Amino acid sequence: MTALLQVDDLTLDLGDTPILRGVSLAVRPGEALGIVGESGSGKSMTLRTVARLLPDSARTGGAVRVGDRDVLGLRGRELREHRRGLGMVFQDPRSAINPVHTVGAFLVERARDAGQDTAAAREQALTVLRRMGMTDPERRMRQHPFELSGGLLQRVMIASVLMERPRLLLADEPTTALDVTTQADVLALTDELRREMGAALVLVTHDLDLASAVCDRIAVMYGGRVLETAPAATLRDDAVHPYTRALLASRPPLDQRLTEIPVAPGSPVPAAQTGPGCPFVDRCPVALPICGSALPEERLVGASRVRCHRVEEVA
Ligand SMILES: Nc1ncnc2c1ncn2[C@@H]1O[C@H](COP(=O)(O)OP(=O)(O)OP(=O)(O)O)[C@@H](O)[C@H]1O
Repeated sequence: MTALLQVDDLTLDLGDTPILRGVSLAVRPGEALGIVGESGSGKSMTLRTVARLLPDSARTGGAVRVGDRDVLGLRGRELREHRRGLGMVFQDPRSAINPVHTVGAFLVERARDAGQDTAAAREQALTVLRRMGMTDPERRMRQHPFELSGGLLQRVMIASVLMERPRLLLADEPTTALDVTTQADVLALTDELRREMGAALVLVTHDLDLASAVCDRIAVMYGGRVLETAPAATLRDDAVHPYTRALLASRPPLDQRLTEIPVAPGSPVPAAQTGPGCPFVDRCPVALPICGSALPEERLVGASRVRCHRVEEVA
């Protein structure tokens, strides 16, 4: 099937600083792709490039297509239409919701923007809130954002985005601010609803388990590059890249999920500090001299696409 989102050899520089290097991804209609990696690997910037929400100093190369739109070349009205067709959810719902209006007013206005009359918008808002696991949605609709917990407010945000029936949902750490059990609940409900609506999802998270729970495929990023892409189950059980394996091995126990635990000795490097070879070379337990001097080609190993010189030995 043709991809809904196709990213080919994307590069991004902010001023003189390289941020993304040769990122390629594809998402089919209705599919969920997780982008996973440590802080600074370029996950958010990849998502922001797809939405064209970049600082003025940004320079891009390669190609990003959503449907038949060439995203990197869009201007003016076409760019606004492109953004309107996307559903975007970020980590902090309080920054995206007007604090002076009630939850109901916020939701009804969003649905009216999408062309519904007030009564239908209200009905739909109640239905979607219920589906997002909220009890007594009538009462919630009368409340103001400050009266809701972070978890409830994020459910409201996600409901508002889904009510606009986007083809593509872009979610950047949407549940990171919530407690662990709420995270899994909110993501599972979001996933169920968006699948019914046929919306594709790109989920950015540092949490591999959370991504595997809802995503069909996962791309692992490091230093501005994608090092491995695989179906979620393959990645969990048969990860190939030494970085993916380090990520898997370092997963904290459930009750310590909110603590940062180092993945491998050393700390992650941004694209700006990587050399010509594999960005993971300095932390990789099986690196050879060639790993520092030449970028490995992407190779297909089983169901995984992997960039690693040692792919035969490690697979
Ligand atoms: N406005 C900016 N100007 C310059 N560099 C930036 C800017 N925003 C982000 N960066 C840099 O771009 C790189 C990629 O950042 P990005 O936010 O995409 O990482 P991430 O993988 O999403 O990590 P995190 O989980 O911490 O958000 C980082 O090195 C970051 O410091």
